[in-house]
Amino acid sequence: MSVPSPVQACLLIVLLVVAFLFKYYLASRRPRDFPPGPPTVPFIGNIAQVPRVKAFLKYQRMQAEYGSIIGLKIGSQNVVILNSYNHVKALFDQRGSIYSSRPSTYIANEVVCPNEIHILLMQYGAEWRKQRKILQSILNVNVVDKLLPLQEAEAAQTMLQLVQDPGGYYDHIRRYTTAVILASVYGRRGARFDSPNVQALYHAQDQFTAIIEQGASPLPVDEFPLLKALPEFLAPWKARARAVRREQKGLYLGLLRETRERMEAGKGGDCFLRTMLQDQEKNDMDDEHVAYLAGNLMEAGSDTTASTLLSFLLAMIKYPEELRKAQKEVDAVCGSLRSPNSDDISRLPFIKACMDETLRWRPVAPGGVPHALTRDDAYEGYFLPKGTVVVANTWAIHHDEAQYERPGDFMPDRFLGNEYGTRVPVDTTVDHHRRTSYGFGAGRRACPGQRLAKNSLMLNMAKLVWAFDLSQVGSGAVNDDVATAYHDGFLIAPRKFPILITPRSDRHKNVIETEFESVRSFLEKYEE
Ligand code: HEM
Repeated sequence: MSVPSPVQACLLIVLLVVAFLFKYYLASRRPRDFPPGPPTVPFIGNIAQVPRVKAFLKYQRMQAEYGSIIGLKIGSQNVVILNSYNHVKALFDQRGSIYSSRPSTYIANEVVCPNEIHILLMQYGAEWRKQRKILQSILNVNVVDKLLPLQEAEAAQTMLQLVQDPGGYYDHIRRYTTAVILASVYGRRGARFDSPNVQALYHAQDQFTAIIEQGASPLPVDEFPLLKALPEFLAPWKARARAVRREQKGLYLGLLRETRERMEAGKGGDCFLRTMLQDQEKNDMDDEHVAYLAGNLMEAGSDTTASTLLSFLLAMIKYPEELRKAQKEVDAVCGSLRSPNSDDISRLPFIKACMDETLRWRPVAPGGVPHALTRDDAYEGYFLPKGTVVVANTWAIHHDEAQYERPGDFMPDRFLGNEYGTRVPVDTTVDHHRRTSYGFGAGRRACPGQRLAKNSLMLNMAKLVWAFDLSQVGSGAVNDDVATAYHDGFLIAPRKFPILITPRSDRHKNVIETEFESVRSFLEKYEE
């Protein structure tokens, strides 16, 4: 075979590039019968129309023009946005066998979390099923409700910290949720916000979310796989991603080693990781998979719960009349000689309504967590090709005027006597699979930690309104606008806001101090 001349070689390269660009150009066009959406631009599709932050707000607005199911092209990627609960129910809940995968990206699934180690990012398949089964056995109601004494004790500490240092409320709430999850997963708590474990987890988590978020790599590596081969000096994001991988792996394996050593020394009590280690052989999992599954619970359960509690505080100062109603209810149940505890949860319907309303009003993952379709599908006359990324826009679903009266307002009463909080009561004999909240996702990937989260939310919301008067600083309007008062990112939390947190009386203050003293030795068991 003769060697090609330089001219022939150049021609070949040009032909290859043209063929590649032509293929990519075709792929960036809308597929036939795809749900409606804005016109695409060659090669980039709708990328220019998708904001880098809080895209859920734009998708909600697009509904006026394109309807409640919108089709977008992000480069060559097909993306479908669901703006109504009906579509989420029909696709995620009723066709769960094909709508339960996740999009796979080079950075998230190959560099930061390779070998199917991260349950949130994992494709739908055998490894995911195995890990979900394990989670089902450790996060079911019976196991999780045994953690109520721990949640109550940690909440007692949080209330005391709020008495002693109300200005540090943001960190006290974040410490609470991390301490509960640390103790449940590893049997070790974080007594203070600056405890090394709490700080290490928050640091790793912040780096991780920053790197996997859309746009962490300035280059479209998923669309142009050749870019993966770029040397590191031309692609510094690669080194950043690898550093996140090292940090996360080191932290999770270190926590696994510590737990194993305590088990071998006959120390420490029950915790999720202990159960996982005892079943490690039966479940056929290596150390890294076990360590990540435990670490993933930390990631998923900490910021989410804290953000919901912080939104609740914001609602309480923005809507003082709802605070008064909540205080009236807890006072009627507990009086002023003790604060609400886990036995009271079922007797506090208004606090439950406040919890459901907070989850509706300010969902933590307002843009949802993307699902991926594993087979071609047809729905309402549209064609959805295999591999389409399907996103339930929780924000739009929870702020749908047709479903909720004055959806922008915090109105817990909507959930009293109407489990779904809707304008018209839901007939569950017709409307199967209706969910009170889409804030925990839907279908087979729906959050497995809901019970644990709700127990923390109920206990803390009840204790907060029982113990404190909560009010705004000054007399201006409280900013609760999700566009400006909340951080950006795929999980949102309110930015730190000014708030006055004052014990309702000296008696309330004394009860808080006494209740903390009574749980101190219980908490110390998690510090051994
Ligand atoms: C208020 C608190 C919480 C909120 C709002 C929340 C929300 C969510 C959402 C939206 C998803 C994705 C669902 C989907 O893809 O459709 C999810 C998944 C997940 N959550 Fe939660 N979550 C919370 C607390 C927790 C807790 C306490 C834990 C564990 C201890 C937990 C563990 C997980 C796990 C492991 C997944 C991944 C499931 C999978 O991909 O199969 N979450 N959560």
